[in-house]
Amino acid sequence: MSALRPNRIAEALRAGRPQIGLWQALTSPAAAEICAGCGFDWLLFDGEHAPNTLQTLLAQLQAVAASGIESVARPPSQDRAVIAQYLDLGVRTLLVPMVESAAQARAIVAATRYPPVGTRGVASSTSRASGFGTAPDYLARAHEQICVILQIESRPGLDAIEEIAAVEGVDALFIGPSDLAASLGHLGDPRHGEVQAAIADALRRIAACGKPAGIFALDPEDARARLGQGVLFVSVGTDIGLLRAGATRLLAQVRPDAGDRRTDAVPT
Ligand SMILES: O=C(O)C(=O)C[C@H](O)[C@@H](O)CO
Repeated sequence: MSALRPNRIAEALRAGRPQIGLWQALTSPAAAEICAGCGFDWLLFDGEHAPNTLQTLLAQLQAVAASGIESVARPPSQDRAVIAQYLDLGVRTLLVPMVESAAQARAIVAATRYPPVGTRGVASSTSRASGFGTAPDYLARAHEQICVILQIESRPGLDAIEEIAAVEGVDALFIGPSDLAASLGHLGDPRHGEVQAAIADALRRIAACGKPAGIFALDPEDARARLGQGVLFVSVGTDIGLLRAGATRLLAQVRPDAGDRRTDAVPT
């Protein structure tokens, strides 16, 4: 149950402390509860590319609540109403996809704030976020615990980094290598030299704006490299990738000719 307490991700990013997390795409409360006990700083529940509903998102939030881990959620779009539903469920850190302008960034931040400064609908007495009405000052202080991380994952997004970073209420910018590769003409090849050069330039510019950066790392080596470059919010893998790799490795240990039938190039 979410009530008012400091957002450790936001605090850590402001203090320059790395935050390492795991991507949850199985939509499984049990998988989330298991991963929540593994020592990550955060788990992300993906509403864009995983078949999450509000009910499955709620079940995963509830499954990890006792662990104290910070939950991050990615809505399927920048839609104001969906962002409000996520926040009412108790999501306190949002990763919002495909941001390409300051105007979009302002609208997203506004969707996380109540009027008069924002556009978030008011339902504090029935929302899990307010402890179902038990946090009397929720309306006045909700914004203090909400962390807004915006995804830069297209050429227009790259072009708008400085204007997006300058928007008040934006806590970090997060690079999405897969979509960025597609936007740059290298669909399925986030390791392409042009994509990697664009990512390096984007990280440099985000740092120059004084904003924390995040990224979806392609593998543990990439994650270590990004952390070494000062990227603070790093996704180091996915629940699906872990399950597939672990199952494949286990079978190969028992049936040596099993081989690895994996078809994708990027084990995310
Ligand atoms: O573009 C990206 O890369 C991301 O935003 C992360 C992916 O969407 C994630 O689902 C892993 O494929």
